[in-house]
Amino acid sequence: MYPVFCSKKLKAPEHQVAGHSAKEGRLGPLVDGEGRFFKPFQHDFRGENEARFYKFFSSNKKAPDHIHGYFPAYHDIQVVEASNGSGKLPHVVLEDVVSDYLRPTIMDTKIGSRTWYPDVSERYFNKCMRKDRRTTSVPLGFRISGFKIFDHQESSYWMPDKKVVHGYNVDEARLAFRKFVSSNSLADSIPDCAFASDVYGGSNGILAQLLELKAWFETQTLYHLNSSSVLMFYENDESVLMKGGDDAVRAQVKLIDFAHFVDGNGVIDHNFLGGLCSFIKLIQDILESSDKSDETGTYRFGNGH
Ligand SMILES: Nc1ncnc2c1ncn2[C@@H]1O[C@H](COP(=O)(O)OP(=O)(O)OP(=O)(O)O)[C@@H](O)[C@H]1O
Ligand SMILES: O=P(O)(O)O[C@@H]1[C@H](O)[C@H](O)[C@@H](OP(=O)(O)O)[C@H](OP(=O)(O)O)[C@H]1O
Repeated sequence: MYPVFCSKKLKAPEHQVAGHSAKEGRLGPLVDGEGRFFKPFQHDFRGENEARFYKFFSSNKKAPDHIHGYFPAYHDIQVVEASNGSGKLPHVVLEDVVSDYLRPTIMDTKIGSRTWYPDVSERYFNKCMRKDRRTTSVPLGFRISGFKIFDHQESSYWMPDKKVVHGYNVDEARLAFRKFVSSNSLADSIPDCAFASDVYGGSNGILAQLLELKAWFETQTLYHLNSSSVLMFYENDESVLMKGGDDAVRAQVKLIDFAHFVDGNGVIDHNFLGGLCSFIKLIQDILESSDKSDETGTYRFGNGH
């Protein structure tokens, strides 16, 4: 049995960019406003499986401490009122990773060229194959699930519709990664990549973090993370950006969504590793082309744009 937790304070997260949402009476995650994220058990085996992942992983000494830091902290399972009014339901209680950001700019990217895995039902296999082929999962090894960017020119968030994002081709996905670190994301079709070096570059930036994760995935055989995501985010509040530098933007990578994880059984997770390498290459290309633009004073597209 799981502990029952009563709170009227739980509400739908303000900064969720993908996945099942608690809005409009549906079943989705909730936050307590004090740094905790409550993810409801999903149907079939998924909720149980994700809870199993967090239980194993949070106490797994075989994964080094710095790798644990790339996952939301796990705060057990609690039974709370589900967001869809269906009554009490177990929720995995996690650290709300964006709770202390003023204006987080966030992207959720599903990693792997395939989201299915051995022994799934034929129905699930077909559903995954269809999505993997229709999106950038097959050609790029990942697909963007959703993102939101704080646009300084408009003083508001820009969050493209889920259907639009899921329809991105390879070039559009690459462009989204450039917009993600630009100050002119909405107004201009040519992103300025103004924040690329602070967010993607530097010793604490997204690239450095991804490289550390890659080094672990090159050897870890504990878990296969099917259909899991890289969540990347940074502080995009003007007062913080004025200070400049990678410390101010607090760019972070977290791995999330383990409803479909399976035990690694001594085998490297090639599917996740391959997707991660492709993700890293895209970030490196952006950094390289924005370095060139710094030299010339103008921003230039890489990758044939
Ligand atoms: N620990 C967390 N802290 C803050 N936000 C989070 C956290 N985990 C997830 N999110 C937000 O919730 C979204 C959905 O998360 P997640 O992928 O775990 O849900 P899901 O419903 O299983 O998704 P899917 O339907 O794609 O499988 C993420 O894109 C992110 O915006
Ligand atoms: O990317 P989208 O369009 O938001 O679609 C969701 C996404 O593919 C999830 O991975 C999937 O969960 P599973 O991988 O666990 O099936 C979910 O299925 P669901 O709605 O059947 O839970 C989809 O709705």
